[in-house]
Amino acid sequence: MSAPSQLSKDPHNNYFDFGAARQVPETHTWEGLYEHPLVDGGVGAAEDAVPVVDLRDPHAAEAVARASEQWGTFLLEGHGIPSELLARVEARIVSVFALPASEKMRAARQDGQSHGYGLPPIASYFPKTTWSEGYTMSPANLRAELRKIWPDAGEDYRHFCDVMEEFHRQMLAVVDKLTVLFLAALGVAGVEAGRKIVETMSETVTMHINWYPKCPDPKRTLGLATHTDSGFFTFLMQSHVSGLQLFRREPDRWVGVPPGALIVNIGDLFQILTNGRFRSTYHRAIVNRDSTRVSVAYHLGPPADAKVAPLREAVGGGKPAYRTVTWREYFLVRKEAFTTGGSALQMVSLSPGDHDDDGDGADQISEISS
Ligand SMILES: C=C1C[C@]23C[C@@]1(O)CC[C@H]2[C@@]12CCC[C@@](C)(C(=O)O1)[C@H]2[C@@H]3C(=O)O
Ligand SMILES: O=C(O)CCC(=O)C(=O)O
Ligand SMILES: [Fe+2]
Repeated sequence: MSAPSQLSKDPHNNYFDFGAARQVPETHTWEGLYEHPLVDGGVGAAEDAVPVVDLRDPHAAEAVARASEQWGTFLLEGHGIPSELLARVEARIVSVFALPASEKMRAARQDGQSHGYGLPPIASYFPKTTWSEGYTMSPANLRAELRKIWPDAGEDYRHFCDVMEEFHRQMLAVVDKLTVLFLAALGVAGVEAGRKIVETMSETVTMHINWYPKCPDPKRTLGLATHTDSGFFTFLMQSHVSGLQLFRREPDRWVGVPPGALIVNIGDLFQILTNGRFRSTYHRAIVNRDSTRVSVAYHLGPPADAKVAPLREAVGGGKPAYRTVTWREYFLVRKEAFTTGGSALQMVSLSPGDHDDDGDGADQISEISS
């Protein structure tokens, strides 16, 4: 392990050389990871099979509604993104993380910054470090951001930016289609409403790329800590190596998501917007001994200071279940939730306890609060 002292005093931000690690050190050892059984979400029993939505299906809106209510996650098919593009995205991501530490650390995320190379924001809420590296970037300032890594803007820089911008362009078309389905599922009328939402969300897109190196003792560590995404919804592209797990209740278990598909995760602000009808999902990433894994999370949400409240159509004749929040405010609530072992959604709930986010009265699942 090398910890170049000039780079950071934050233990979560020091460089750990995964390639040289022959074992998992104490800093990266997590307890209680296998308290709940693990089931296969691809070929498992019907109640464990992760729902699939095909955008070409004429009944896709109903499938979206069902999956968002019951799982908060689904596999998206018929999205039209060429697998060849996804392969190029993957190859370019691998090439960034393969750079020497000193080059990657030029883009290190600074305290409180939303963008940059290093562990994601939630990492700082945990006493242990995860077996991964990450890099958060927004398509809007991708080229400026990546100049920190490649100041000479050479070939690698151009290839990376070109492929990520192409991915972003194609993803926006998928966002458009899925937003129409979400609105139909919620009974929100009007093409105009949909267009406005998509326009606003497309300005705030954040891409977070994850790199999970091979691990000599994968059962002792975690790639990405258990969390819900906080925005409206996230698309997740994962390579052909599995690692994503969803937490499901009744009975408590981890469901392994089959590799290779585009995944959609409902986020906390969408749960608020839909008055609790669509649910965010706790998920985590594990690592493995034989293969390095990469993923790209494409996070969508409102502008940081836009007010998010339950939609009239979702509240109907009932009462709003959540108070109005902005994304910026919600980050602070979530930080407090992580430090107190509570649930951020409960903290913004207007009738706490009534509709706790996991449905069993317990605030958080084990390794979050340990
Ligand atoms: C838009 C965002 C969502 C995110 C925080 C961020 O500002 C940029 C990184 C995102 C990410 C990726 C890994 C998991 C996560 C919980 C984290 O710490 O950083 C998510 C954040 C989120 O959904 O809140
Ligand atoms: O790598 C994965 O499968 C999970 C990534 C994720 O959850 C995230 O970046 O928010
Ligand atoms: Fe996530």
